[in-house]
Amino acid sequence: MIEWKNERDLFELMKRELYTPVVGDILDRKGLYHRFLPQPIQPIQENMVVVGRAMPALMVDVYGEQEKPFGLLTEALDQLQPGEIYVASGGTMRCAYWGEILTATAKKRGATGAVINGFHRDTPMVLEQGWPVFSIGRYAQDSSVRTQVINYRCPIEIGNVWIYPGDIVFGDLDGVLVIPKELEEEVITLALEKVRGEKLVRKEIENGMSSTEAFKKYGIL
Ligand SMILES: O=C([O-])CC(=O)C(=O)O
Ligand SMILES: [Mg+2]
Repeated sequence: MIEWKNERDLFELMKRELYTPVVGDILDRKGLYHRFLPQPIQPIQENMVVVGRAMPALMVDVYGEQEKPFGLLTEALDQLQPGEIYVASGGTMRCAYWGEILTATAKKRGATGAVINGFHRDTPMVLEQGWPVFSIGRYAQDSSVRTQVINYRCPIEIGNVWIYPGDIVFGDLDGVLVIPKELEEEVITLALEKVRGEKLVRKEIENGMSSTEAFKKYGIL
C-alpha cells in the first residue's frame, strides 16, 4: 500500500525514514546493480541529505574566453522547479562546476539540492546557505574559461548510471543513487519495509539474539 499522499509527502517520508544503503539493497534485489553514482560524489557536509527529481545538466570543456561564458548555465538554473535537483556532469573537471551564487539561485527557485560530478567552490558561503550540495571535492579554479553547460533537462550518464529528467535522486552520507521512474513506488515501498525490519533485527541483537539466529528468523543483515 502506498504510504504517501503526494510528492512532498513522499520526499519527507524518504528523508525521515530511509537511507541510501537500504534503497540500494532493494535496487540490487530487482537486479538493478548500477544505480549508485561513483563513490567520490559526497555531501560537502556530513549531515546533508538530498531527495528530489533530477534536472540534469550537460557540461563540456571549453578553452579560454567564450562568446557566451557559461553557455546555457543561467538558463538552466532559471528554469529549475521546486523539488528538483540540479545534476551536472560532463567535461574533464578542470574547474569548479558549482558555488555560492549558483546555490543561492537554485535554492531561491525551490530546488532541493545539487549533485555535481565535479568540484564546487566558495565552500563556506555554500555551507552557510544550509542547502545540500554533493560534489567530488573542493577546487577554486573558475569555470568561465574552462566549461559550459550545453544542454539541460536531457539524459546524462554518471559512472554507469543513466539519469533521466524526473528520476528520483536520493543522497546521504553513504552515497547518491538514482531510482528508475517506472519502479519508484515499488522500490520505496520495499525499502520502507526493509528499514523497519532492520530496526527490529537490531533490537533483537541488542537484546541478545545471535546474528545467525536473527538472519535465520528475519532474513535481514
Ligand atoms: O563560477 C562558478 O562556477 C560558481 C561560482 O563561483 C558561484 O556559484 O558563485
Ligand atoms: Mg562564486
